[in-house]
Amino acid sequence: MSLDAPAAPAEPSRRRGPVDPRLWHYSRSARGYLLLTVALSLVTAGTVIVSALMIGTVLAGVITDPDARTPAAWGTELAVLAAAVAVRTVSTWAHARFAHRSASRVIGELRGEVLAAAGELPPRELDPRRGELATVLTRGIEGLRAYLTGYLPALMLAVTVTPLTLLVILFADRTSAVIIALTLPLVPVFMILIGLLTKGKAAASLTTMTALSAQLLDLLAGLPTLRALGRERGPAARVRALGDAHRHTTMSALRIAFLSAMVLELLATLCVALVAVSIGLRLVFGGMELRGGVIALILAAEVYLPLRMVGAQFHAAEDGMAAAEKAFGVLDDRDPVVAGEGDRAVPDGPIVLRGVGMRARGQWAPRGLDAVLEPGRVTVLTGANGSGKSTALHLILGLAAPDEGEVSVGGVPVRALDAEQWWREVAWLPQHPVLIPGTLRENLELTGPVTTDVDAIDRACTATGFDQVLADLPDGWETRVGVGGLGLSLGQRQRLALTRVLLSDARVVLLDEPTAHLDPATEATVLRSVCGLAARGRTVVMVGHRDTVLRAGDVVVTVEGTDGVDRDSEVQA
Ligand SMILES: Nc1ncnc2c1ncn2[C@@H]1O[C@H](COP(=O)(O)OP(=O)(O)OP(=O)(O)O)[C@@H](O)[C@H]1O
Repeated sequence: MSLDAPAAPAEPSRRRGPVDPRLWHYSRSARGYLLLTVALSLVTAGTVIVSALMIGTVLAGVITDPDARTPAAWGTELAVLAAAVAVRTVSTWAHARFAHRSASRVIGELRGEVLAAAGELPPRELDPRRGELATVLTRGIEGLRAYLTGYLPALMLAVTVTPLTLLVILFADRTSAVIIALTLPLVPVFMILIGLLTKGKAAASLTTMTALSAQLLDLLAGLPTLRALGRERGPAARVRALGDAHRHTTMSALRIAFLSAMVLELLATLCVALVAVSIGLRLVFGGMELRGGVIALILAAEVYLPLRMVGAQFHAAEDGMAAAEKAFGVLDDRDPVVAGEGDRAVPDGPIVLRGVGMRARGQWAPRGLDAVLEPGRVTVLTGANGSGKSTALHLILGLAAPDEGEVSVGGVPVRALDAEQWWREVAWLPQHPVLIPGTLRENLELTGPVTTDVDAIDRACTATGFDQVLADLPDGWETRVGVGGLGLSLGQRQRLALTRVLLSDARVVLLDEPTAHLDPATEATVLRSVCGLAARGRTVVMVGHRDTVLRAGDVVVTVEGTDGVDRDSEVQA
């Protein structure tokens, strides 16, 4: 990612109603949690109604009947009230407990699904989405916690407690029911207005956060170079501007959140007050029975409560759903890589590339590539920068599909192979080997268990020259490195990654410029080892430019691209 990459524009969010069905579709725990929330909301609705009925009965009885002013006279009602309060307390506690656990589970499940789906994206599609995915999978998706623990329960209470309590009010006091029925729609109408006002703000906030993280990482990584060039001020100003933009979006969303929560509170309070005044007046002028009035008054507050809660949780939930939308986007677009669609066993035999071509930004790289990669031989792919050598390796691996031609193994197209089996049979050294923060041993074992045979490990280290690196490190294999192998020189990183590949017993070995950062002596040792692999029957494919590498090859294939995509192929595509 370049240092001055512009922030991606905020995508317009597609609204799918208050509950996005994809959440239940992609997360099993979310389905269970939804059912539990509905059940507990019904329990809450039941206890709210029972409590109101009991309080209304006891209160009206105590006030109107002087003979019934002893606890003994209301034993049953008080016991039922105590039971209802106890059940409500337990269900609220259980819900809070399950909510947090389920939220962690749902977030974990989604994270795993999205990571798996991202792993299936072809390298060229994954590259531009890397930054966004990192933000979505870390900070972004955590926002779903507020959605699951606050917004969703409030929503379920709104669709259970609100209509059920309104129904009971209708039987207790019809006038109050009419007042509530007339004022209640004001709350959702008001919420829709707030939704329109804040539309796209959560998505915009996520976009600025993604851009900010990416630029900060770039700036930190490139700081020494920028400082040496006297250019550190430019990117720093850009990061500051992005930070300001993020603060601005967050603050404006928060302002609306606080304002809307306050107005919703006010609205609900006024509506309850309206019901209370009407009941009071009718009680004073003898137009109604006390029991019905008390029940309606108690339940009136409960009718509005879930809607007020929905309003209060709305904004926190929006942030989580904006991140979830991005995550669902990756899952919706899930399209298995080329290898992975089939289930055929990997046969023996050469890897054959027939007229293979791949489009790249209006050009072909490679184009019309023909090659037969035989076991027991080192095939060197060479060619100009950008001609498609690394792409050819991706096509052999089945990480991308060729736009023309076909790659096959022993006569079976890569597309038809069982991907897991194919990848077990291939060892790949990419141009930028993957090294993770941790010890050198953890990095050695990153791509799979390594032999316990110490002599074999020593031999591989000698073959790549990594033994000299280890000899200079007091902690040996337990030496810790940072992100991407930070703490080792480029050549040392390459030697470690090469050692990893040499220890693999895969029958196909793909090496992308394995000696690019090595000194001549180490290069010679590495090339000898590579030829040794072929001598033992492995299929070795090596990308390289230098004469030393070309001389190590039994076959040299020149990879060529073309400037411009011809019209015919555009039309066919
Ligand atoms: N993510 C991407 N999206 C679109 N095009 C890409 C992407 N990555 C690479 N390309 C293009 O694909 C073409 C082939 O790239 P590739 O890395 O295979 O070339 P190469 O021959 O290995 O180059 P080099 O010798 O510099 O390593 C190049 O023209 C490059 O611009």
